[in-house]
Parts: sequence; structure tokens; C-alpha cells
Amino acid sequence: MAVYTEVTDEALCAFLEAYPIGELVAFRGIAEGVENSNYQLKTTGGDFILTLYEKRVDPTELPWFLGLMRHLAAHGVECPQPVSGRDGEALRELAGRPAAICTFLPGVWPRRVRGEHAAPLGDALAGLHLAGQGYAATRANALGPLGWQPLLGLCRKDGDSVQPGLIAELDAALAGILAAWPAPGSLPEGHIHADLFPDNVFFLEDEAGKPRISGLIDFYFACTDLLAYDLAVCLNAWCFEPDYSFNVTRASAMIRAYSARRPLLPAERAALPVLCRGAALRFLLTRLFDWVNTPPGAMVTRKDPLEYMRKLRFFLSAETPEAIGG
Ligand SMILES: Nc1ncnc2c1ncn2[C@@H]1O[C@H](COP(=O)(O)OP(=O)(O)OP(=O)(O)O)[C@@H](O)[C@H]1O
Ligand SMILES: N[C@@H](CCO)C(=O)O
Repeated sequence: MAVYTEVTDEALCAFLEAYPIGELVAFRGIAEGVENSNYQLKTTGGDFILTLYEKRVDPTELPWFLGLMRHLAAHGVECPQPVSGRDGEALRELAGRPAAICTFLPGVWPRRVRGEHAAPLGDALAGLHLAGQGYAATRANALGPLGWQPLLGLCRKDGDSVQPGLIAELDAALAGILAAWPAPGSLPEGHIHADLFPDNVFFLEDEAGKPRISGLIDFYFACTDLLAYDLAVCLNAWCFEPDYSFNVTRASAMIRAYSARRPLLPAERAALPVLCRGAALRFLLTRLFDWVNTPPGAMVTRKDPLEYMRKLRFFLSAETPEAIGG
């Protein structure tokens, strides 16, 4: 359930007066998503998404995220576009929260990932990286390597209650990953999505029944970091079977499609195993943090950290890029 902040009819109608998108026809809360409150709006001007940004998004960073979405949409990426009010502002306040309206994207995210999703995803990811190049402002990755040690520290006290020995295993993995992490400046950097999981990628089917991407959403973890790290996030999120076996065919198709649009440098390909380990650790740590630090009844949907322990173990055992489809 992710409608944390309720909006009344009256408040919404008053809010909409600031926008040139007609009058409210209908609106409903969207239960999916864990970070923010989302509403689907139908107005006489069309379909839109209203997002109320909840506590975990720093309001001072919102202009960067909205600016990136605008930039990407202007450069050919299908992604939500912030709608400006009559005063030119896209960001304002509703029900005591920062709020923005974005364009609605058609399509649905895949509840079950299939092999044929991999190539369109790789292609779209490379397209996003290329389109992001002209967006000059940068945002450091708070959940990058420098953030992992402090995050692990915050899980230290209770982490072993999730699985005995977990913290010692993570200490050892983190030390190895940091020691092997690419040196600053050694790999291409740019703006990355950093959370391109299946629930953030919408597909439609073409006439032949083949899936094609209709849009990418949820840019609120986007940041400036190693481009190949974004591919590592996708290899984690898209390439495991429900029994946690790694689907190397799917990974190869994704990497090939990415490289066809933005050729990976040999050094990026060589770094994929450690980048995949780092990406697995990142999602493990944020999930573990939520697991051990969320009081019952709090407004955060917890996800299983151990799913990422299994993925991390796989990537620790995969020593070459070939072993992960590279
Ligand atoms: N622009 C859009 N067009 C159509 N549907 C959207 C759009 N933005 C969001 N949605 C719908 O809202 C749901 C939640 O959105 P989103 O994933 O951005 O929420 P969140 O709580 O910020 O994210 P998350 O939990 O993934 O971090 C999506 O699964 C989708 O159904
Ligand atoms: N994609 C993240 C949640 C944050 O959007 C996860 O699965 O842990």
C-alpha cells in the first residue's frame, strides 16, 4: 500500500487550478510503489500521475530529478514529464507534502520477466545513458560505495537476527568489493537510473506480440555514477530465475543490446563482476536497513534482504565477465 498521504477532492481541485490541464474528472490512489504516494488523475486535459513525495525523498533534490526527467524526455527517452503550472513551476505543495504532476505513460511492468524483455531493456538503458549526457548538473550517489560501510554499521546491531552470521559475511564481502572497485575516473560516468527494476519499466506488445518498452519511471534514485554500474543493477534485478539461478542467456542478450547502442569499453566489461557484487550489496543493505529499523506499522513496505544475499553469493563466485553473460 503506498498512498501514505490522503488527498481530499477539495484540496485536489484547488491544487489543479494552478495547472493548465483542465478540470478533474476522476482520481484514485495507486497501491504500488513503496517510496511515495501516487495518484492517477483523469482531467478534461488527459491522464496524469500526481506524486506526493514522502519523507525519504530530500525536497531540495526534487528539482534535479524533475530536471533530469524533462531533459531525458526532450532527448527521446519515454519517461514521465513533469507538468508545469501556469506560473512555470512543476513543484508545489499539496497536503503538506512536496508534490508534482507528471504525464501518464501507457503500458504495464512485467510481473514475470521473460527472455524477450532483456534486449529491449539493454537498448533502453544505453539510450538513457546517451540521452543523459547533456544534463550538466550532477548528483552524487548516496547509495554508492562510500555509503555502504555506514549503512552496514546501522544494521550491525540487529542484522544477525535476519540470518545468523550475516553481518560477518557482509563485512567480508564489502571489504573485497571496495578493494576491487574501479578507481575514480577509470570508467565512463554519467547520469544513471540506479533502480531500473522490472516495476519501473513499462512494456506494450507490438502487432507480432513482441514486448517493446513504452516507458521508464521512478527516477528518484537517479544520480551521477559509473554507467556500467546501472547495467549491473539490471543484471541483478532482471536476470535471476525464481529459484535464484542466474539466467546467463538473458544477461548476454541484455549486455549485447546495451553494447550495440553504447559500446562497453573492455575495462567496463572486465569490471562487470565487481559492479554486480556492489549492486547486489546495495540492495541487500537498503532492504536490511528497512528490515531491522522499521518499527511495526511504519509506512515502509519491507522487501526481503536475503534475496540479495543469494544474488551476492552468486556474483562473488562469478569471477569472469563471461560467467555473467559479458
Ligand atoms: N508516469 C506514470 N505513468 C503511469 N503509471 C505510473 C507513472 N508513474 C507511476 N505510475 C504507477 O505508480 C506505481 C508506483 O510508482 P513508483 O514506482 O514511481 O512509486 P514509488 O513509491 O516512488 O516507487 P518505488 O517503490 O518503486 O521506489 C507504478 O507501478 C505505476 O503503476
Ligand atoms: N528496487 C528497490 C526498492 C526501491 O525502489 C528494491 O527492490 O529493493
